[in-house]
Amino acid sequence: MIKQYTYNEIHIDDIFSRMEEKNEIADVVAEIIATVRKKGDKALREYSLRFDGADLEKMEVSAEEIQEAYEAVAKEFIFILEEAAEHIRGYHEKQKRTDLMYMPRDGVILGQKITPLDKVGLYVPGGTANYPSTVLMNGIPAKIAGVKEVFMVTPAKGGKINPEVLAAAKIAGVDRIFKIGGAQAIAALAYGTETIPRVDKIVGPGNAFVAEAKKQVFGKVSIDMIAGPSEILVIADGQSDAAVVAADLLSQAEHDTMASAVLVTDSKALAEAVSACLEEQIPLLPRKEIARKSIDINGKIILAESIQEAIEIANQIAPEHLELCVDHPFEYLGDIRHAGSIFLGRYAPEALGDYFSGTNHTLPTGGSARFASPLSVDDFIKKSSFTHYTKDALAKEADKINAFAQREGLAAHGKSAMIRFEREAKK
Ligand SMILES: NC(=O)c1ccc[n+]([C@@H]2O[C@H](COP(=O)([O-])OP(=O)(O)OC[C@H]3O[C@@H](n4cnc5c(N)ncnc54)[C@H](O)[C@@H]3O)[C@@H](O)[C@H]2O)c1
Ligand SMILES: N[C@H](CO)Cc1c[nH]c[nH+]1
Ligand SMILES: [Zn+2]
Repeated sequence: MIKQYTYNEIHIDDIFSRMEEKNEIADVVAEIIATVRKKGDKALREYSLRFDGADLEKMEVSAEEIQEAYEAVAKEFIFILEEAAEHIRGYHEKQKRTDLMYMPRDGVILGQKITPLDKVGLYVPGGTANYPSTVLMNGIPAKIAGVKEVFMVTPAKGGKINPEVLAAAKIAGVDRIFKIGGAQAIAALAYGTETIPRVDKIVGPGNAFVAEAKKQVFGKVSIDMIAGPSEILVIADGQSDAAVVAADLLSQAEHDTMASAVLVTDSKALAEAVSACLEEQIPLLPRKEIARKSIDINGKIILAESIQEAIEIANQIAPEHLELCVDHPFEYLGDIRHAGSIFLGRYAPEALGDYFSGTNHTLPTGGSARFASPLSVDDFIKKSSFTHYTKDALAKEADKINAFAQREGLAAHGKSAMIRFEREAKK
């Protein structure tokens, strides 16, 4: 049964109490990473057999296998994948940045140059479910950013990757695909093996082993974020349909026993009705055991005095997904400060963002929406600044650079600004 609280009773930190570190996982992962570094492909083969039942002779998926998979997927689903890809491309195209250049003072040019990353690794989870949507969400922004080589890794249960995942990779434009998952795949992308190329950045969600491995290789490579279990927070007023709100909560609860679904409402009647609807709907779900556990462990209903107070609560929780089921939702948008992705109005279920609207579904979790953003084209680029001075412009500022350098006791810095003029004076 979902638990009910008032704002005074709720401890915001309890919402994410599940995020505590698990030392056993850290130790297992450290061992896997060290073994992959030492034994390369041999370790990857051993772990794939142990964890995925995959006896891999070849780790890379061939172009023929990809084409076969694409043709094996029902045409209707290929059309849906292509339409989703088009929406995701449309949204992410708008995120593209351009170089900037300007003249702040006479003879001075300053600028910022954008360069896509050279090599990126996409982790696509494949332990308990298949995620073609995650392939599109990670692959498309990378390609829009201009990443030259996009590699994908995913566990191949019994040696085979789900055809829909391969079809999505073809649509997203992934360059090479490897049948490796878990912490061993992250280690391989970070350090390289005989078969798997070392990359500059690893992106994509995964289970606790994958998340821990990303944490441990960070520094050697860049990573996007540590995505934890899915979360949804629905703010709903008394006019909301309880069955709809319950269905939206369950859309994320079904992901994982550790997923969290929270309703914040100013209506006691809605709270009671949603509670009852959850009990009706859970037994009907194919993943009812997962959803049941998730609701029992992390499901909560919080009673607020008003929708404005509900927004204050949501800002403190900083959920991955926030639904605002009220009339005139745009009136509240400015007040929402901390949420990964915001769904506005009575006809914007969170599942739109998971699959089809075009926004990205790789989002900050565990309260990290306070400081982090959804995966975007920005994750696949880097910036360099540039500077040009004419002789006259340097002449005007060299003394001041020298004075600054003297204060810091760094004489060579000062000299480098002055020397050009000293040499010319001697001529
Ligand atoms: N945030 C998002 O955008 C998003 C999208 C899709 C999925 N997800 C989440 O990703 C997760 C996927 O998890 P999954 O398990 O299905 O797939 P996964 O691919 O992340 O993990 C499977 C791998 O875990 C490793 N593993 C399993 N048990 C192990 C053990 N005892 N010791 C060492 N390694 C072990 C194996 O190598 C296996 O290949 C779920 O939590 C799901 O909710 C998140
Ligand atoms: N809701 C997940 C992120 O929390 C993403 C996803 C993939 N497929 C369905 N949903
Ligand atoms: Zn989802």
